[in-house]
Amino acid sequence: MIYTLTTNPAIDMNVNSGVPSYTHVNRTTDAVYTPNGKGLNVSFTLAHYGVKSTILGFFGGFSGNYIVEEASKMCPVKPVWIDGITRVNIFVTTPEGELKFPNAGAPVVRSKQEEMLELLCNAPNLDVLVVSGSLSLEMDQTFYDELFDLCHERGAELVLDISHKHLAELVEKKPLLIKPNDEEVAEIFGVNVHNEADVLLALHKIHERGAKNILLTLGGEGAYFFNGKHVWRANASQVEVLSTACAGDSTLASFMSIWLDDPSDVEKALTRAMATGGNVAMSAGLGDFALVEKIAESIHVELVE
Ligand SMILES: Nc1ncnc2c1ncn2[C@@H]1O[C@H](COP(=O)(O)OP(=O)(O)OP(=O)(O)O)[C@@H](O)[C@H]1O
Ligand SMILES: O=P(O)(O)OC[C@@]1(O)O[C@H](CO)[C@@H](O)[C@@H]1O
Repeated sequence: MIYTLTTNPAIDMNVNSGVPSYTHVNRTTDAVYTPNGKGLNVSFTLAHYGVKSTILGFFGGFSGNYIVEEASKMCPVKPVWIDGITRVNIFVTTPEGELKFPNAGAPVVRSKQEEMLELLCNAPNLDVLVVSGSLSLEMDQTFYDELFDLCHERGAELVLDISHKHLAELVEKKPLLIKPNDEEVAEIFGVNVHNEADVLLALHKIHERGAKNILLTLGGEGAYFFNGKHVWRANASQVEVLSTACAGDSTLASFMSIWLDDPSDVEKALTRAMATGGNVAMSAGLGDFALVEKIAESIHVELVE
């Protein structure tokens, strides 16, 4: 069984605005509210592709209740309830691009972190744990180490999609898969990715440090996958972008929906990943995945080395 853990869930509020002004009231339109957080997005996308997973996370207040209620319609949810209010993150689409305002989130005190570790210790059939997103207030980076220890003890694999600096050390614990983007590769691993030679350098460096597999996404420039033997490259689709929020999570999940079952079919997994990410970038939140098949026709996957 796959479990996803969102350490800092959120309701995402997507709105449209004119060019933002500091001197006038910025009236927004077309508000879309969705129950989110990176791991939840992974679970929702897996569910879309018929792969079961259980959602874990810290939730609080009216917003936490809303997320758990909505998410439970799609996947089993095992919440750890916290004091405080789960954050609402704001994404504003403007004629000049997208403004993203993620909030810090409600504090998760140590006793609640321990409750989550206990929950995971007893989680039935823990095969893969996907850990995604930021740490909310009061959480120390050592929580990630505790998750690794627990997974190693239980013989489970870990997938990481985090922006935390500690990822540089965590890869030494040999995660099954990590999904950085170009910004994270630069900030965490010190490789600025400007061209394919930089990409290859980064992939080999991260693999040598311990990550077993790496899915490196580059927004509108597509993605690379390295399994320690071969590197594949995929183009991104040409789509009309509304909001790229959630694109990375859906890309990771749609890739996993094929690759976890059949690690040899990277071409199919990357094609689905790029098509899904592209369709999500056209939508507020995850959208309905309706155009994935069509977009997939424009995706090309090549073996680089
Ligand atoms: N502008 C775009 N045009 C087409 N596809 C895109 C665009 N931006 C993102 N995507 C798709 O989504 C995938 C993931 O995007 P990206 O690299 O921005 O992930 P990310 O930084 O983790 O995103 P986020 O944290 O916002 O979910 C890309 O590989 C691509 O398939
Ligand atoms: O603050 P984090 O946890 O890094 O990111 C949270 C978040 O921006 O990520 C998702 C998109 O990837 C959104 O649903 C959510 O609001």
